[in-house]
Amino acid sequence: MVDFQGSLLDLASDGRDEIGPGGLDPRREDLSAGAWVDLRPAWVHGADRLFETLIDVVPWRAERRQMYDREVAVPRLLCFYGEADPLPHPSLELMRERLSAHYADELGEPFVTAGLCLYRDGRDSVAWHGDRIGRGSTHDTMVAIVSVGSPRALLLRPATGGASIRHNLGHGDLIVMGGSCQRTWEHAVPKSARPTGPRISIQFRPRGVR
Ligand SMILES: O=C(O)CCC(=O)C(=O)O
Ligand SMILES: [Fe+2]
Repeated sequence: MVDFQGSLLDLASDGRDEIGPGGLDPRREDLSAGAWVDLRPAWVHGADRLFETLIDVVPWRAERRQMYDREVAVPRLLCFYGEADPLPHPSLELMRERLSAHYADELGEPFVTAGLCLYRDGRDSVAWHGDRIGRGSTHDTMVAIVSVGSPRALLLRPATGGASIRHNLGHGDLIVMGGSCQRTWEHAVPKSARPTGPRISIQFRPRGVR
């Protein structure tokens, strides 16, 4: 019954033509050491159509990185939109505005950049890291991530070691990593051995955070 209602709601929001974010009333999960995550499942309606559009219109790029003495392919496709760049879909501008408004007092500055990642299948991944370029290494900040397409696990673990926690993200789900999360915790999207469809993650960050 709950599932049936859920799918009716989905149809209702998909019946409206617009793709975009809904109300922002996230549930906060406190982690250790002043880190937290805010969760808002199914924040974006029309997530499947947004996925189809982004797949087509974003100029996805493969990147290579130096690993010791050899160059290896980064296992996902990327596209970064700086603060002056037009975003690839108007709903992303709206998401960024809503996030900036909701977190204005707590963050003290707006979200400005949008980094997009495409995980083509279960072999694509991102290794354990914190977003520590810029002030994320020294100060509290926020990174807001919207996921569309197939769900993938986002894992979080304390930087000093310890058990990881898992959030399965897809279909318009929002997670915001905040407080000290980028320097006291690490996150990763592990490879999956199961048949896994593509996922796009959209990360909104304040100036200088990467
Ligand atoms: O795909 C995600 O949700 C995480 C991506 C990420 O951690 C990053 O690009 O820094
Ligand atoms: Fe990250």
